[in-house]
Amino acid sequence: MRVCTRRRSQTLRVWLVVVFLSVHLLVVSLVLSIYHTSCELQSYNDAQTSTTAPTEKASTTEKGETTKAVVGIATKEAELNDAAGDLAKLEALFSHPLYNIPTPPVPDGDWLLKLKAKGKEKERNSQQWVSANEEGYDPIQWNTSTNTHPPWLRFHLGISRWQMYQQKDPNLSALAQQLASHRIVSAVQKSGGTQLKLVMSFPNYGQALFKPMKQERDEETNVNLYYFSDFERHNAEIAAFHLDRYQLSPGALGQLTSILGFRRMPPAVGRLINVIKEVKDITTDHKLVTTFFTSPVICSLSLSSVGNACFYGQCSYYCSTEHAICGRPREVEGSLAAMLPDESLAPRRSWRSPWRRSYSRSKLADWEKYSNYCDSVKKIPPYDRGTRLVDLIDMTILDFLMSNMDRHHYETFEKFGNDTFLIHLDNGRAFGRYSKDEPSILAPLVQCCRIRRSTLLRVRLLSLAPYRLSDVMRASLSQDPLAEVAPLLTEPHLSALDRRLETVLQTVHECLQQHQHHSDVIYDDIIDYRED
Ligand SMILES: Nc1ncnc2c1ncn2[C@@H]1O[C@H](COP(=O)(O)OP(=O)(O)OP(=O)(O)O)[C@@H](O)[C@H]1O
Ligand SMILES: [Mn+2]
Repeated sequence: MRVCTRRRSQTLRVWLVVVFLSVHLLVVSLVLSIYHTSCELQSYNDAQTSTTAPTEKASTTEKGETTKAVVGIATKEAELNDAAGDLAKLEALFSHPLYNIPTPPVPDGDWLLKLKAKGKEKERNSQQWVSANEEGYDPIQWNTSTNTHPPWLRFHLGISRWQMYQQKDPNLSALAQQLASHRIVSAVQKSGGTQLKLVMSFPNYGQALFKPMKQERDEETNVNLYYFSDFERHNAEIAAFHLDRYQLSPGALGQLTSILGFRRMPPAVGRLINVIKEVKDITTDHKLVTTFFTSPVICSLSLSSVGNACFYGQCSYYCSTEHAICGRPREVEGSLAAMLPDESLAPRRSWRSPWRRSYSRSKLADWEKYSNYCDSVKKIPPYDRGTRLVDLIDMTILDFLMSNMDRHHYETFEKFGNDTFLIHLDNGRAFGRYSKDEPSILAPLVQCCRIRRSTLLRVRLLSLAPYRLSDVMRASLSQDPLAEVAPLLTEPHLSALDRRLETVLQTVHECLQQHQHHSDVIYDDIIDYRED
């Protein structure tokens, strides 16, 4: 009888344990499902796998697992072959004579900056120029000799009248590597502009402009959002730089050449930033510190793990708790663009674009109202002579390809007056939409029917299968450090580039048909190179 009672109570205890465990599991799964949408537990690598290998998700049975593995290996192999093919295309593109047009040496007065040797007295006292030794920064070792200069200084000293850097500039690989990996010693908010961005400083006194990730790469801009309230995208800054130019690391290709061949943008690379260690802990920006918080997201089964680290800063658009920038849990993706020389050394002039959009919700801009608008622009300096108009049309083509509607202004270096390249700064609102093209961006080309020969030839080349724009951009972007996390541009964005390139060619074709002489449309800027 006693044995029987003991057995019954034992069974009861086992039952109780089972019931307790089931209830516990039920509660945990309920909590997790509630937090599923907001929890940023998913690592960046998981995100990449889930977008790049949909075939792997399909099978669940044991047999299916083997199929999955085989399919997975086959997919990986195919991807590797494709990647090798794309890289070969990129190499072929840059071996093409169009990307090797000899340029005359830069005259002395056409460099933006020149190091001036300090007085003999100073030199005798010290071989170093500046002996500042601020906390966290390296002692300055450079002097007038180029090989003592850090990459950022070489970049500054390499800016000339017609381009931001030379066609095959070996320094840019080093600069890109430093942007991507150098220790960050300071991070403060950048004033000017509408959305949050930080100026980050490195131990060798180099600086970069950081724009954080604000939305997922495959998210299209809401069609009802005005272009001036669209989010800035970190991947757009990086992809724009690649479109304007190419290549980060000293790999097989080793040298820098631009895809469109412009070289009018400061180098930008992707990087994962630890918002605590690389922003909050080191910033001297007290206002920025007050905007940090920990999100309530629950990311582990213990229910006790802390949430994601977030901040929102102070700016006129999207600097609020509703639009916080959050790590996962600490690291956030972002773009780092090399800072241009300080304006006190190299002042810049800001120009209002004649094709600026009407920033009014009810009024049309003049270029939208008058079909002969370009004729009047052509009469106004600086568009009445030199290359300003075709340079603006180059920028138009770049913007149309990446669907950037935000080019209200552009800048030039004051030193060079009107005869200089246009700096393609601020591309954060590009690559917002892939399913739709924005024909109005091409208005300057459509209305003026003018294009540089070198640009037209490159655009034509990029439309041919062996050099296809989407393939060379895919290959180029795969060199960026953030490509390890996820491709910088999704496939629909890459396809959109090809589609838009065709539109550019079609527009030029129509212009040529409308004009009696090709020279009315094509501005011949290539003396040594002719089409075969
Ligand atoms: N790489 C850089 N080096 C130096 N200054 C820069 C750099 N990039 C941008 N700037 C300057 O910072 C200012 C703000 O940058 P940016 O235009 O990217 O911000 P924004 O918030 O997108 O501005 P807006 O909202 O007006 O379009 C610009 O006026 C520009 O002069
Ligand atoms: Mn902007």
